[in-house]
Amino acid sequence: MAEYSTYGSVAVLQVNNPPLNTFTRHVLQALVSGLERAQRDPAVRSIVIAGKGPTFPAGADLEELLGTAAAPLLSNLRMVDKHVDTCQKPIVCAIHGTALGGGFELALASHYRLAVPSATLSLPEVHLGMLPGAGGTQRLPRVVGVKSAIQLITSGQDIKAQQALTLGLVDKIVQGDLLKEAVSFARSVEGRPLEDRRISQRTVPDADKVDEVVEATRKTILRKARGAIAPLTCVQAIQASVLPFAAGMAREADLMTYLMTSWQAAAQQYVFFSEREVRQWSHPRDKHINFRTAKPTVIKSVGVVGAGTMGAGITISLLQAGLKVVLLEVNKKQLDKAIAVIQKTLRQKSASQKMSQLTTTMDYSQLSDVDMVIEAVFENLRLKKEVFRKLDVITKPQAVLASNTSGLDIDKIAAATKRPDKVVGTHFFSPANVMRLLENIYGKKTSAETVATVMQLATTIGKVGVLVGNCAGFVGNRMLGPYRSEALFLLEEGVDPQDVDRAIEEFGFPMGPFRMTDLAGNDIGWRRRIEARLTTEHGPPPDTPALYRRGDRYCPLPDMLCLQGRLGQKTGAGCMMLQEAKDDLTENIYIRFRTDGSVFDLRRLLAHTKTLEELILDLLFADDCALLAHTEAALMSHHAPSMCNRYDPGSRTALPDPVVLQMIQDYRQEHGFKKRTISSQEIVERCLYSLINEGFHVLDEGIASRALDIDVIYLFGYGWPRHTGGPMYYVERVIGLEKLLRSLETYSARYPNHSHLQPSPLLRDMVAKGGSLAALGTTDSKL
Ligand SMILES: CCCCCCCC/C=C\C=C\CC(=O)SCCNC(=O)CCNC(=O)[C@H](O)C(C)(C)COP(=O)(O)OP(=O)(O)OC[C@H]1O[C@@H](n2cnc3c(N)ncnc32)[C@H](O)[C@@H]1OP(=O)(O)O
Repeated sequence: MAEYSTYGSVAVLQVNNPPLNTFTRHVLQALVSGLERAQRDPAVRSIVIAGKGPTFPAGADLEELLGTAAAPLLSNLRMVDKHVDTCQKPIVCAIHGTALGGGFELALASHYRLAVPSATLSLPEVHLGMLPGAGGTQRLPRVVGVKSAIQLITSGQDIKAQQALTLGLVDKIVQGDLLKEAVSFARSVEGRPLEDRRISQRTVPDADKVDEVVEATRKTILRKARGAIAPLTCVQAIQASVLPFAAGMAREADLMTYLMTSWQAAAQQYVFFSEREVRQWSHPRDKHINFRTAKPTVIKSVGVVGAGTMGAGITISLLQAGLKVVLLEVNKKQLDKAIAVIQKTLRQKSASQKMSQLTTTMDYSQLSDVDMVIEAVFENLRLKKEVFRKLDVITKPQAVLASNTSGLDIDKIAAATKRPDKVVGTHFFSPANVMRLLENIYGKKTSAETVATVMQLATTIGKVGVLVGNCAGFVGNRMLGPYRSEALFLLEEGVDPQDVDRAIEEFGFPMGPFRMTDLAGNDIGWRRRIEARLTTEHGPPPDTPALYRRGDRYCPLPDMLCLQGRLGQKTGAGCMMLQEAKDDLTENIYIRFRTDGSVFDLRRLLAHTKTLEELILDLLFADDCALLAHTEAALMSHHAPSMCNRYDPGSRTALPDPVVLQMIQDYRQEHGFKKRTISSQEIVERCLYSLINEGFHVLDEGIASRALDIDVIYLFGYGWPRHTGGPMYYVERVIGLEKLLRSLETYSARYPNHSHLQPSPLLRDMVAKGGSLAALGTTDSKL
């Protein structure tokens, strides 16, 4: 647990708890014993604490911290703290790997810190719904000041060794043998006074400005937190660092207790483990085929077909992971554009050497030798089948053929080949080099080896791979359908688009459904509905009731917007200025980006792009979400028309658009809807409960094997607020299945023709029998 050895006058305590040397109560007990022994031994004049194996301790063991062992763990923590803080012999921490959470706090409590150049330090507790409760909120500000401490603790960001040195968090970067250097360093500081080495004895450098700093950051933190309580609680604890140390520690302990017992901390820790658990997949048709038994094919080279936004993003992800890529695009202009985007992004990441791993081509025969192909052409079944037919002939027989479809039938695509066992879906999310989710879809004939290969690929390229079954929209987009429908039905009944968005954003989503549609383009769904024959390019199909399709309630408002040329921001034909925008379509439309002041001819660019999403990325390829958001804001403010909202220049605030509101008003009148006041609670319940209800169907049909798979999909692909744990966790642990059922019953009685509000049989069954979603996953009852 903590190995004790001596090198002359130096006692070395090496934490040994593989794989990450996390602190269990036993590890902490061993540390206390080691410290006592070193203190007692007159021959020992200094102490080194290090981690054995790959890392310095990566923090508290979360399973213990959350379970029944929490009390002894925390009591042992206090003992370690007391021993370290009062120790009369210098303690030197030798840091390599990841010194996280409690690990970093132990280092801060010690007298000296050495680190190797590759070491990373951080206080990531905020991501787990907690605060650095082992003195981190009191010691860090005493070194870096309140302002930086707030930034570091509320973001939980990594601090690289060099930055830590600059901030004064480590005393020396060690190039050679860390342990040897630490022993010799410890020897060199023996006998020196320790009082000024104790961070606890220092004062906070910007103590006089604490209120000012807190006030200045509060708004940003609140906005970013989107309902999470941990970030602001961290700030409260940091604020107490200007008090005498003992008082600050007492405040930290109180706030830590508050967070640790909150449902949000439990939810965020569930997210942490679920992100890892999805790797432990089982094949729903045969549970004996799973991550343990199936062997992945080794993938060293990948062909990517289609160099649009998705193809370029996928290529970047693959290159960043060190894979060889052959990027194929039949349109030369598009290919050149993609190359520029890839180059730019890799350069920003200081990874230009990875470009040497890229081959670009317009010739299919160049794919003859790759281990795998990911097809990322336009979302059209006929086109995809054609591509797969070609790939089947050209690629080597053992190559895996994957489709980046967002909802088309994998079996139909596989049927175009003579190797359906090697065909699989790999649904990336845009921007593909940023978004962490990879929804992997197995078809009827996909082999275990192929499934294992794409699940392994996700890990290789740093994504969270989730295995799901084949159905229209798979898991993520299928569940989004009822959510969108219900949002539209709410418009019919009297809510404005902004009210729906506000309610959903207040729940914690980064964007409500209408702002999202504004961004993504209204025509994507329209094309899908045309293909599904729910509507036509000229209006509702003949002899079809306006508000019904195949017996189901249907809201034609988005189709009406498309028919009027309002495809969203990308056409410039938004709701705000219909006539003007329509006229503009015959002219060139120019937009100026705030990001770099450049001016683009939107109409010319639209000839090459299909969606606004693509347009944004094509214009200013964003390699991180902040930049993407910035670009989006620039687009919104400089090219204001959109589907449902308007945006004042320079602002991201969506404002009601009188033209759209009038249009909805006329629609209500025409169809006899009576406007009524609808609460935010009803908006959230109807939108989210219908989405979650679809999740129960997905589980019932075995499309997702476990509730946690659905949660991870929504957390990593759709912006579901992390502090709520994901849709299925939230409804079970926070709302309660019984309450969900009763709400759905109430709503479906009121709206008998909204089929997605009819409670799923699985939900009914679970409530009747007292079953739980977590048990559904662990017992593999659906497999
Ligand atoms: C005066 C000072 C006294 C000091 C004493 C302090 C005592 C502490 C008491 C209270 C303090 C509480 C605050 C905390 O410390 S909270 C924990 C903070 N630490 C973290 O948040 C780290 C979380 N882990 C990671 O970020 C990553 O795991 C990382 C360390 C970066 C390694 O990543 P990677 O190499 O990709 O490995 P995996 O993530 O796959 O992890 C491997 C397996 O280990 C499991 N794991 C990881 N971290 C923990 C943990 N903290 N507790 C329990 N288990 C953990 C992970 O689930 C993987 O398991 P499996 O392979 O089964 O999936």
